Amino acid sequence: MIYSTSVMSMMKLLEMEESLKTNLDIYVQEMQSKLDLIKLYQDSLKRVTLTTLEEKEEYVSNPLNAFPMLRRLNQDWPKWLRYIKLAIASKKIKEMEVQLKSAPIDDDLKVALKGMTRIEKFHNLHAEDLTKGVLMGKKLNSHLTAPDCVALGDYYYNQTQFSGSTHWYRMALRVHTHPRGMIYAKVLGLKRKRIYKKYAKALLKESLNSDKSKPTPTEKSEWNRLAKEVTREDNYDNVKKLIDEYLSGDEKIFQEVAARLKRKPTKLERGCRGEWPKKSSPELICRYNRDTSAFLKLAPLKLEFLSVQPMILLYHDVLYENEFKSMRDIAMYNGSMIDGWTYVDFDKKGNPKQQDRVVKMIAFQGTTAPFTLSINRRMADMSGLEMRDNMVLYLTNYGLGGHFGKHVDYVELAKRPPDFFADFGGDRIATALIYASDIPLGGTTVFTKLKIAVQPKKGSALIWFNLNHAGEPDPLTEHSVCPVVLGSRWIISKWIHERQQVFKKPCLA
Ligand SMILES: O=C(O)CCC(=O)C(=O)O
Ligand SMILES: [Fe+2]
Repeated sequence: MIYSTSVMSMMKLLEMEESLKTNLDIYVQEMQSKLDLIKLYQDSLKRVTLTTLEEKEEYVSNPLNAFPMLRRLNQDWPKWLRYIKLAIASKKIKEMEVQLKSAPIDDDLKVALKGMTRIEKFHNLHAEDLTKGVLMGKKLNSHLTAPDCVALGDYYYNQTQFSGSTHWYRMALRVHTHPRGMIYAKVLGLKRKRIYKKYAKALLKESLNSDKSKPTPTEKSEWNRLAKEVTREDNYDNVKKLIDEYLSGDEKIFQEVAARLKRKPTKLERGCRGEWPKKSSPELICRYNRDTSAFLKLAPLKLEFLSVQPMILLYHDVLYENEFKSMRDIAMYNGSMIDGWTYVDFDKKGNPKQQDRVVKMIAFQGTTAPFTLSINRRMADMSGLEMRDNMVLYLTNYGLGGHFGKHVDYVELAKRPPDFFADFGGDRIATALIYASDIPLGGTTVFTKLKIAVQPKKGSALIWFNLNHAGEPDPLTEHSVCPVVLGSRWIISKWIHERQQVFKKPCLA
């Protein structure tokens, strides 16, 4: 089970930590009352300091001193020792052990780290801002700790992205302060000294090479030799002094250096940052659609044309809150969501290659619930296409920094194995998706070749045609989902297949 691929599954982690906290509270209470008791005993043992032989002799010669002492040593002390050794809240500790059996595994942490670095890179965010709880200029009531920063630094470092790592190690040093630092050092094994060494190594490697993704083996062994040299125990005091001096500068200086070293943003990143100019042309109109079905004559839908060739449509206010809630509740309580990806690439045999796991999704088959029927009908009204033979709807929830890489939704059946999509009835002529949540930051749908960006708005529907009028795949439909920065991205989607459209689109047959 991977939690980080959906916000919904990460809610289980919240439950897990809450019950661990409850058990910890009980443990602390029991430990505190035990400590209070031991302290009472300690108090009862207090006596004047006896230094000289005469003083000691006088004390013991008093039977009201000697007798209780003798009795205590014979009767009480062994019992105290037993009491001290007694485990505290052992039932609670066992419960905590059981709870931790479902804790996120290392792979999950990797997916989460990848998501975090995706958020950072796509939006050119600074480690300092993220540490302080500032996300794309929005101040949140949260922050990162030294172990968080070190985990991110290590992640970059292990991928030889040294300039990514240095900022995180620097932040780790900045937030590794007393008294919390004691926890990191004593329990988590994260002493300041270790961070200084990591930072020194990362700075060295950063200066030797600006972020080659694959250094040559000779380069690598030379770097490692130098890194060992820098972090030698007898060099530590010097290294620490140098780093402290370096760190005494204002944080702005480091951000300026980082800005200078940053590579140019890719086209996709620019789209995700909202830097593409807004499209306008006389064809791109906004109107009420009364045409694509008889039903729309009665209840027209608000429609915006985002592109005419290929056709991309945006509808507004097409989802009822209770429809989404019913679907979400089934996904959460009755169904099971699986890790999902889309076809971004194919291997030589024409089979889809798996991409990063980034979302969790569930399929609603046919008419299992009333909402699938009504949503399908609305999608048919909006697209002017037929859904009858394929009523499947997908509900998808994105995870930490979740995204979808650039891809097209058609599969070019001619290039695939003969039985590919056999059950579906041809290639995906169109894609229909309904945004079921608002996303405060990130999560934009972007058409990478057309430079069209659509910010999800709860209740809007995006529909586009992957195949042109002649039924040929249109590469201009290439699209991607920008990393979600803040929010829980819910999508109801459907791939509409070609073969069932024979009556609606007779020329395709
Ligand atoms: O969620 C989106 O905005 C697009 C999803 C997508 O590309 C797909 O499901 O194929
Ligand atoms: Fe897609």
